[in-house]
Amino acid sequence: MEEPINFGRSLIVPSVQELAKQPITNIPPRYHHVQHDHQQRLAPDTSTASVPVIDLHCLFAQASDSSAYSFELNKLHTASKEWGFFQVINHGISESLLEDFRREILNLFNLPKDEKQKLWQEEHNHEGFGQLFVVSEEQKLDWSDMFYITTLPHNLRKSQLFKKLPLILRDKLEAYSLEMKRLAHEILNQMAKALGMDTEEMSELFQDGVQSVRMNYYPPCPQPELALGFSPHSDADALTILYQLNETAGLQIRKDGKWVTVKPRADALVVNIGDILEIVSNGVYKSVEHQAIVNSNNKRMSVATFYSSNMGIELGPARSLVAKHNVANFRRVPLEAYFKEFFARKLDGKLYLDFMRHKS
Ligand SMILES: O=C(O)CCC(=O)C(=O)O
Ligand SMILES: [Fe+2]
Repeated sequence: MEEPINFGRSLIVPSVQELAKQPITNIPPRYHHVQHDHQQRLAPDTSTASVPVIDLHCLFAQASDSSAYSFELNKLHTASKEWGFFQVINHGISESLLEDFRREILNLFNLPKDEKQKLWQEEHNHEGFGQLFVVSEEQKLDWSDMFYITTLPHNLRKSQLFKKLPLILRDKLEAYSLEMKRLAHEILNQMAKALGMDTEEMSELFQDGVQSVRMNYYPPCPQPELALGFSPHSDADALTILYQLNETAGLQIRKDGKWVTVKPRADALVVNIGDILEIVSNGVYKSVEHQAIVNSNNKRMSVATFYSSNMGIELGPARSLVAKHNVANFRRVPLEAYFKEFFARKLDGKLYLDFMRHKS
């Protein structure tokens, strides 16, 4: 049997959910983000620009020569180039699955402390409860807890960890993972068409792709102006599908030098381009920096599903696009090496993607 995947480790840190239960008015200095020089808070966005909304029904069910289809495909293409983010409606994921999964995630974070302890990260592996990308004791921490697990393909899943999850959650997570994989494939296929990329090449790259799920819990914070729920980063995967579990806003994306807040919409999922897709698209689609802010009144919860290419591939710009563009803008590296390097670093904006860029 193949070994379950182990991309790396992260230092074990205290639970923010527990910390936030205490009657504190000042947060510990380890959560003060203000001194981040090059990641200063950008001025809040005052324009009315909002993340594009794509109606997937138009893409999946309309004839590809209809004008409704071309219009929506063009919207998808522009959003992927200019925003790196969009919301999808009519995505076809059943409401009852979304609701059941939401409830089970809430139950997971509400488990008694000692039950959660059994699901905590271990020193040698970062899957489970905790924080990711913590590489030093001096590093600033985020005002959040998360639960992270590799879900697909099955042979890469850490079954000891999965088996420790409550039975109903396991069931829902399994169903949700498969639905997210299907949705990711459908969106990638449309993107291949929009990019003028060989659709066969796209499906080969993503056949049996690696998927992981990250459940995020952001407790209310007594000093939200000093803290960050999730430091600015771009995602390392190809396509992230984010399900916001409640109506509390917090996700912000970087657009034209400003942070634009994504307003949660009950009928939508948020989709964003990750570094792998920026590379595969030869730089046409953008993996955009984003962050999560916190507030003093309400907790916020979300679940991000990260979909990447098949572990066996060499990561690089799609050959059909290099032929079309006459230039390759990124290096080629084995996907496994790419991930190992990614998880060994502190999250730092888009620095890692720059490291993959061809320097001419
Ligand atoms: O909670 C959010 O809105 C952001 C989550 C996120 O960016 C991630 O999990 O990579
Ligand atoms: Fe992210």
